[in-house]
Amino acid sequence: MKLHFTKMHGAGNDFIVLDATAAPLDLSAAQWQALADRHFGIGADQILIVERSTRPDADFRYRIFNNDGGEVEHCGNGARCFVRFVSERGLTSKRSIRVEVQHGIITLTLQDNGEVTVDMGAPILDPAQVPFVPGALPTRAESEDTLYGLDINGQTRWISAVSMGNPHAVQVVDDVEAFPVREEGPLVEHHPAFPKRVNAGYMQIIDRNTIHLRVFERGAGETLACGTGACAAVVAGIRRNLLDTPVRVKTHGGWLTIAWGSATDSVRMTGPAVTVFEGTIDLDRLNPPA
Ligand SMILES: N[C@@H](CCC[C@H](N)C(=O)O)C(=O)O
Repeated sequence: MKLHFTKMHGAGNDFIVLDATAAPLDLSAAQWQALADRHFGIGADQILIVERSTRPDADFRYRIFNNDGGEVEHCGNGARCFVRFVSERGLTSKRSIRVEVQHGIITLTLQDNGEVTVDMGAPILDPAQVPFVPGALPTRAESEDTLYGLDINGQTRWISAVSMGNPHAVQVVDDVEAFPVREEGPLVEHHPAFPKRVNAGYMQIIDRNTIHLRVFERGAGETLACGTGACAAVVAGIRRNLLDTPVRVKTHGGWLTIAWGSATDSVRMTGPAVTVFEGTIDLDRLNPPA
């Protein structure tokens, strides 16, 4: 079976985008993984599937698979690429579209300068819904936020637990470039306090409107940028009274702008969405590693 694909990125977080608006596309976890493999397949952090929505209040539905083959709830950078994709392929002529994701509806707007703004919805701060189970670990109140102690190799890391539809554990660090994100990220991702695993974010506060951020993503490893991770970090920083909206977020792949008011307000994310190339791949020839 031959599959036409588009390769895109949002601030270096890269995607294979597949159009399933005409016919459903259901591959196995091993096939998603093989497509996303950087040596044996096309290579990507995530795969995005564009579908028609069955809801009357949504224009499209989209599904997201991490490069480990697992389906996830949300992807911020992917949402921006989604809009560019449906607009470039003529699937809609609207500048502002409503898209169904696993946890509800998000609104995406194509700006005149080519950037995309996503209304990501309100953050989820109730630990049970993140989901996060603090257990007997110590906690610390800081302004509106509760920081939870996480035991990582015998050391206590203080994290904010935020869901943007998908789970995030955010830490403030002094020097994000020097921090061992790739060594500690997997330990946070698989920490038993997070029953669905978690995306591990590390932010350095530059000033009240600027952070530098690295994210070790659940199911994908460290990526050049993580949109939901940027939203979660800014929410945590504002709640801790370390940041003021809007916040410019520098990632290894570029800049994102995040705006947020209060707990019931939607988080708004603006950033780039770029089409890199298109191609066709023969699924029967995919040769995943043993
Ligand atoms: N890169 C994404 C997040 C993709 C999903 C994430 N790895 C998860 O498992 O929740 C983004 O830009 O938000």
